[in-house]
Amino acid sequence: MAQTTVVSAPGKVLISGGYLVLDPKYSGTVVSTSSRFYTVVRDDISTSSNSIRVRSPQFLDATWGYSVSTAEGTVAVEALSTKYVCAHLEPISSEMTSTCTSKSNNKFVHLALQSTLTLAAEISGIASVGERLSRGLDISIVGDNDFYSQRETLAALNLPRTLASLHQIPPFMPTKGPLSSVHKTGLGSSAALITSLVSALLLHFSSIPASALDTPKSPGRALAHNLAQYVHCRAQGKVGSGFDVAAAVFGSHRYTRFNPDVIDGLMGAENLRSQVLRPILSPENEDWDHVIRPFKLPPLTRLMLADVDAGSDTPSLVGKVLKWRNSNPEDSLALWTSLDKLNTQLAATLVDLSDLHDKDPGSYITAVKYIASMQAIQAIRAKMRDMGERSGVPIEPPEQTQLLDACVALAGVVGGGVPGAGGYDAIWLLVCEPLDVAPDIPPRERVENVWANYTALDVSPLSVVESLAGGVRVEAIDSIRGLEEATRPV
Ligand SMILES: Nc1ncnc2c1ncn2[C@@H]1O[C@H](COP(=O)(O)OP(=O)(O)OP(=O)(O)O)[C@@H](O)[C@H]1O
Ligand SMILES: C[C@@](O)(CCOP(=O)(O)O)CC(=O)O
Repeated sequence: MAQTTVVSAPGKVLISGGYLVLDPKYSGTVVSTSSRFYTVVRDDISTSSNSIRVRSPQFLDATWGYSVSTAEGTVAVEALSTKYVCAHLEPISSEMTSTCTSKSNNKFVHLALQSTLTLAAEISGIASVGERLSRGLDISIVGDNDFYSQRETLAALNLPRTLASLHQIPPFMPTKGPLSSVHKTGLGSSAALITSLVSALLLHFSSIPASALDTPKSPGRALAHNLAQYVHCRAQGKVGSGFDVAAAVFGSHRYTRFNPDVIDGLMGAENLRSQVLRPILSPENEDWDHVIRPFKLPPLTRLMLADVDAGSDTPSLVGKVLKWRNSNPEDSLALWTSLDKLNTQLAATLVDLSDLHDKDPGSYITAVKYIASMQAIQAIRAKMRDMGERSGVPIEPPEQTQLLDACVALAGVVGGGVPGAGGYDAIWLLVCEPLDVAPDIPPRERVENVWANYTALDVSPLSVVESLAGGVRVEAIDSIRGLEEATRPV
């Protein structure tokens, strides 16, 4: 019987621990977002047997075709030619003629398919994979609007850059351009994409139990994590800390990275067909020594994110900071030690606030009205600026400092900073959401007013908030507004 598997995974915001989290001696605090990536896997006879069509309908020319061979007892996923994709697989909607120039391949998608089907064959047998593929697969991938700047859409709708305006934009809005030219907002699109894709495939091929993603911890979720980390690192050609994939899999948490040696043997392998993945990626492999500790933002606070239209190249920033660290061991150790202490203090304070709410909601609600700017957040900003100045990297450049200071000065703004590697990409704020603030203006509205009228930088809000829904999960396609329509095969 034809089967459809739908899986989503959240984006991420690293609110503290940027750079330090690359070293397993330190931890970072990552918040998973309400904005999610969705993968829909459909048995689809319109694609020929043993072929897979992958579509990203939010982009032009974003259809990729793959043939799968299991003839030699191993799985081989080959990218089909652009010509074949355009002639046989590119969905051409009735009102448009084909201008198909689909790129012949998508490295991230290709590697996810090859690795997951190889693992599926190791777990369930090559015959099982072949049987599942006998009808062909149609895979569609969409991301919530916040992953991509909506500035142009708001302008076209003549709407102001406010949270209310963002809610007027239809879900899964087409970007009207190719993937290569989209303006991302830094929520970890590739990590969320890879996590939802490999998890959906593991479920579709029955490599993990259907219930594997029903609980925050399970061997199936752990396997999906390890596989997603490997695929993401290999596709990116580098091993970052992995906090973004960990947030996509587990949701908000305090993260300590895994030792990159665990996938060392896989990263350089030329012949992906002959790889034996299961022993290395198995959740029973204790070399996966990452640590996931519970964390969530306190009740009656709200994460607010702004997309600052300047953009930064994270790998370049990371390279410069690590070069400074290696060239200044004593200086950097002192700074990282003090920064880590503040990072840990911030996380502990936020967790304590959640515990306070659980113990005495009434008192907590009153307290929220009077929370002063949490000094640790400000001190962390100062240390991150210091690290940037010492390493010659614009971690919190003056323009971002000016914007953040303008926001933190507002009543009800607990604090904020530059997420992750920093730079000019974005800022985050933690804002009180008191139940009743009349006759005052709610803090969220104060921030929106500053952002809407800010001229020194081009600041646009994202609608995203923290998600307490946890990490990757199975979805019912009809329960997600617009998903069935956005991913329906043309
Ligand atoms: N919506 C999508 N559909 C298909 N492939 C995608 C999509 N988004 C990203 N990819 C794949 O992932 C690769 C890396 O994407 P991207 O540069 O957005 O990752 P990223 O740096 O993690 O993004 P972010 O800045 O949001 O964290 C792209 O080159 C493409 O191959
Ligand atoms: C700088 C770093 O610690 C965080 C990067 O975060 P972001 O991609 O800027 O959100 C790199 C990493 O952890 O992989």
